[in-house]
Amino acid sequence: MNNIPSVDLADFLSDDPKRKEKFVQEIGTAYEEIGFVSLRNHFLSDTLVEELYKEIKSFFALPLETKEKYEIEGLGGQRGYVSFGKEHAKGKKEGDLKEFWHFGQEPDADADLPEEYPANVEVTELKDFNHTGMEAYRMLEKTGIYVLRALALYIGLEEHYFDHWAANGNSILRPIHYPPITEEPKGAVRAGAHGDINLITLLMGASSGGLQVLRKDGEWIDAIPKDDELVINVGDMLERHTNNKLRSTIHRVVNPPKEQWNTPRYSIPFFMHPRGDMRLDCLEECVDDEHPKAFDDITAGDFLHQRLVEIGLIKK
Ligand SMILES: O=C(O)CCC(=O)C(=O)O
Ligand SMILES: [Fe+2]
Repeated sequence: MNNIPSVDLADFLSDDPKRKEKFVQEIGTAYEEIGFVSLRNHFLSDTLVEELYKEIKSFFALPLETKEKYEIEGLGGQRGYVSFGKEHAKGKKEGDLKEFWHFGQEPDADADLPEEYPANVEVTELKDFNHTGMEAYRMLEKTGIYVLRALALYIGLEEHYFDHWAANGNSILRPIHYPPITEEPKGAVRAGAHGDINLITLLMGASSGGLQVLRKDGEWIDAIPKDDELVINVGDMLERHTNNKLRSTIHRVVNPPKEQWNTPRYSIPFFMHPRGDMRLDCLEECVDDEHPKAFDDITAGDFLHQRLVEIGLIKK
């Protein structure tokens, strides 16, 4: 893996406090520097990844009329299908060259959320699609909770600080299909340069290259995980909450060279969101004379709404 630090979740889970601390320091410094790591020994098995890719390839291969049945008005693209070209990076007018699906949280009955989440959409044509998606969702969520525990320790908070906010959080699993490119894209790319909205993003290996990360020195570098690794990056919510200590790094998916335009690309990010009532106000642990408070106070729910408008998924 090129230039992105690699960390081992087994260190954090070990009984040896030195190994645990090593993980905390490695991931924390990586997130201060580049905002991305690749992580091995997570909870997602190879078999589950293979099954999920099989299901999502079958879904995107369905006729457009069938997929459009699952594009439901009024959900701000938060569940079900979002058709080609609809989402654009913040501040960009050309739509990204992608279509995608969203699986969302199925909260506990006693979650006591500020707002009910929309229900997941069932694909009736594919009998294993929904349960395979939700199984992967749970494994990514479990992995993410450990990463957040390590980050809580790194910042100087109690280890379980994020647990309550992440449990029943508004996370989404987003299988993406970037179809073959059939005509000159005229300024459009597979995914325009952006920072993710959420706390952290967990990304399993894509079907081909293209993901690039903007390093502090202004250089774009390739981010290609090994088969057994997840790429995990900081999103804007965590950057804000930590007053810019942990960096939400700009990344993009570039179009392949013309000879490979006929190759589709699939990838499956998991956007880990907290509950909508989590406050993202800058943590006092991250504010001092050298680092004055850089953001206004806001809840995760309001911040998400603002950003969904900015990327074209909610009109208003
Ligand atoms: O397709 C990828 O590899 C990453 C996509 C991405 O960055 C996103 O959807 O936020
Ligand atoms: Fe992203």
